[in-house]
Amino acid sequence: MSAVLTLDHVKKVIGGKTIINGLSFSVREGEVFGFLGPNGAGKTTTIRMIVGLMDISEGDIVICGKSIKNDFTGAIKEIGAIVENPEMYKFLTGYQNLLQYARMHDGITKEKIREVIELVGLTDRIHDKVKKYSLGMRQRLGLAQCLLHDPKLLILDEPTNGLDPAGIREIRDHLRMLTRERGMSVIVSSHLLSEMELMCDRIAIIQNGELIDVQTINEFTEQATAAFAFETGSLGDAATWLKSDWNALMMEEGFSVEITREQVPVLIKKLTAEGIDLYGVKAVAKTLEDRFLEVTTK
Ligand SMILES: Nc1ncnc2c1ncn2[C@@H]1O[C@H](COP(=O)(O)OP(=O)(O)OP(=O)(O)O)[C@@H](O)[C@H]1O
Repeated sequence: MSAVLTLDHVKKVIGGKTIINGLSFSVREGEVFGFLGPNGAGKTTTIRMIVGLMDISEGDIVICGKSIKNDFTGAIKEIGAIVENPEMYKFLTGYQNLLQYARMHDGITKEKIREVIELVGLTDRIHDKVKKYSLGMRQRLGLAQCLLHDPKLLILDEPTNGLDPAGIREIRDHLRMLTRERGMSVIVSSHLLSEMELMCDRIAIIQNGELIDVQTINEFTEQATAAFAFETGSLGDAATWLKSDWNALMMEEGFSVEITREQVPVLIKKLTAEGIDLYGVKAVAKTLEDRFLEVTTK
């Protein structure tokens, strides 16, 4: 799969302070790429550089083979972005908003407008005034606007911000459809880790302006140490060695430990040898959030 976007040792210095330091990664065709990091990590700054709202101090950003330094107009043409909440005229209808946008940009036909409306599922409500739209519908209208010029890469800063679960699902389904059926690539930034887990193919974690890790969602969660919950009868003295040797966390009906799968039978044998009743062992799935905290608090 070819790269739609490449950041090559990107550095941003503001007022003598290095905000982004040697950031390099690529986004492939047809993937949803998540951009994750604690507050102040540099996500917004990076996105602002990608969409051309801020210049780069060092390094380069290449979009569909075009360098943002050498061919700014060519590179930016390939991008559709919602960086802050999409600004819409609330007293106009959704359709009038899109028409207004189309008038300001060359080559957008009425047929294209119809196509994007259908794509984001707003056909039935497109002639309602935007002030009557739910937040989710406004986001979808924003998405429609971004899609009018057929971008190869869509950049959405916190796309599910303020949406209810149904709205989040709507946006997620639409992004999936755009990548799977249209081969578009999407970059999303979010604080909602569980949401990123459902939405993204790969995730980059940044902290203090540096890249910590880029991996697929599966790689991320698999790498997290597994945890197992043991449901037992009274532990008696065993609680002491479980805590000291296995770093076990005591719970109401047993304990939990962070061990590999191979260590599970070893521990079961030990418990049985000590005459402890064992009612069940359950693997506790690690979430992206666990992994994120593991990585960023190292
Ligand atoms: N114009 C600026 N002048 C000085 N410092 C800045 C400027 N813009 C950003 N910063 C600093 O750069 C760092 C990264 O900010 P940025 O907004 O990119 O982080 P973020 O990851 O998007 O954070 P959040 O999740 O809180 O939005 C922060 O420490 C911020 O204070």
